[in-house]
Amino acid sequence: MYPAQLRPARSPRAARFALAALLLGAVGALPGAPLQAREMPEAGSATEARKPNVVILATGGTIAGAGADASNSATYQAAKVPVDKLIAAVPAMANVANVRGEQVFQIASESFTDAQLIQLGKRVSQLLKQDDVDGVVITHGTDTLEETALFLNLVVRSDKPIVVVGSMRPSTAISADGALNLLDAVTAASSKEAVGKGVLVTMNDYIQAGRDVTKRTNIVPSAFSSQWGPLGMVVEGKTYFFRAPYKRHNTSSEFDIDTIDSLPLVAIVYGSGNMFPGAYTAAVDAGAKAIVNAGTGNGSVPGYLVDTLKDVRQKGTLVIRSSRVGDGFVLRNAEQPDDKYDWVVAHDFNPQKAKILAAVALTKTSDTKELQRIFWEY
Ligand SMILES: NC(=O)CC[C@H](N)C(=O)O
Repeated sequence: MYPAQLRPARSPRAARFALAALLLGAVGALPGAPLQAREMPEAGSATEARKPNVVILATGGTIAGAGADASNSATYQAAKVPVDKLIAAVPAMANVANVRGEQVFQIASESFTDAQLIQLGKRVSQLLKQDDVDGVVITHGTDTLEETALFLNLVVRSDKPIVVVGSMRPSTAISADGALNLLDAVTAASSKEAVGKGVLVTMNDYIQAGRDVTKRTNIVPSAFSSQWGPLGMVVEGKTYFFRAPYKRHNTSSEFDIDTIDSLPLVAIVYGSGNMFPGAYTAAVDAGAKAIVNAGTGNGSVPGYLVDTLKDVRQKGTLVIRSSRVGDGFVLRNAEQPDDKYDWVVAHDFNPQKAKILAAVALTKTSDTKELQRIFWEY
C-alpha cells in the first residue's frame, strides 16, 4: 500500500530495509546515477512499493454463515464457511494487501469462553511480533465482538493494526454485508494511519474504536455504534480517520497477553425492579471474584439489596457499579457511597465491557483503588 521508506521502522530488519530503500533513493537522485533504481523499480527491488502482509484469523460468526435461501437474512447457520472461502469471495483484498488466512476456531461468538479469548489473544500477539506481518484481521460473530475487541485492545502489546470484523447477514443473503466489511477490515489493517489507534472494528463502512463500540441493534447492518462516535470511515479501499483514541491501549497498556493464561470469573447481575438477593449470592457461590452490577439508571442499587452487596464486598468479592442504560457513565459516590462501601464504578464501560476489564485487571491486582484507577485510565 505504501512505500517502504514511508513505513515506520518496527524492527531491526524493517529498519535496515527502510535504510536501504532511503539510500537507494538518494543514490538514484545523484546526477549521472542510473534512473532505474528510482523510476522503474524491478520486481523485488527495495524501492518497489510493498503491499502489507495481513493475516485473517477466522473464528466463525455470521460473516462465515450460510442460509438455505437468499431471503434468509436472520434464519441461517453461523460459523459454516471456512477462511479460504471467505478470502476467495473477496478478490479485491489482493489489491490492498497480501492476505493469508488461519482458521482459529469456527463457532458462534456467544459460545466464546475465556479459553477462546486467551488463545486468540496469544495468536494475535505472536503474529504481530513477526516482521513479515503488518496487521491482523479477526473475523468474528457479532454477539460478543465488542468483548473480544476490548480484550485485544487491553492485552496485545503491539501498535500494528488489529481489526475485528463481522457481519449481520450471512454470505448467502441478499445484500450481504460481510464482503465489504471484510474488505474494509483488510484495508484498515493495511493502513499506516491505523498504526497505534488501538483495536478497530469495521462494520457498515465505519471504523469504530474497539474499546467503545457496542452492538446496539440485533438485526440490521448498522448494528454497531459508540456513544463517542466512529474514528473514521473506509471508502473505496481507502481509510479516512477523523479522531484517535484517548485512553490507554496496546503498547501503553500495563497488561500483556503473553503473561495471561487464565482469567478470574466475573459475573454480571442485571438490574430491574423487584430483584432478589440470590442473583448476587449465587454468583459469589459460583466463585465470582467480581460482580458487575448492571444497575438501573446511574448504576443504582435497590435499597433492599444494599446490605446484600455490602456483605458480598466484605466477604471478598468486588462490586463494580455499571449501568444497564448503555450510554453515559457512572460516577463514584453518585447514587451510592462507593468510598464507604469499597465499591468500584465502571466509568463509561457497559456491563459486558466492564466484565472484560475487571477480569483483565484482576490478573494484576484486587486492590480497589488500583482497580478504580484502571477503570479511569483504559
Ligand atoms: N451477526 C452475527 O454474527 C450473529 C451470529 C452469532 N450469534 C454470533 O455471534 O456468532
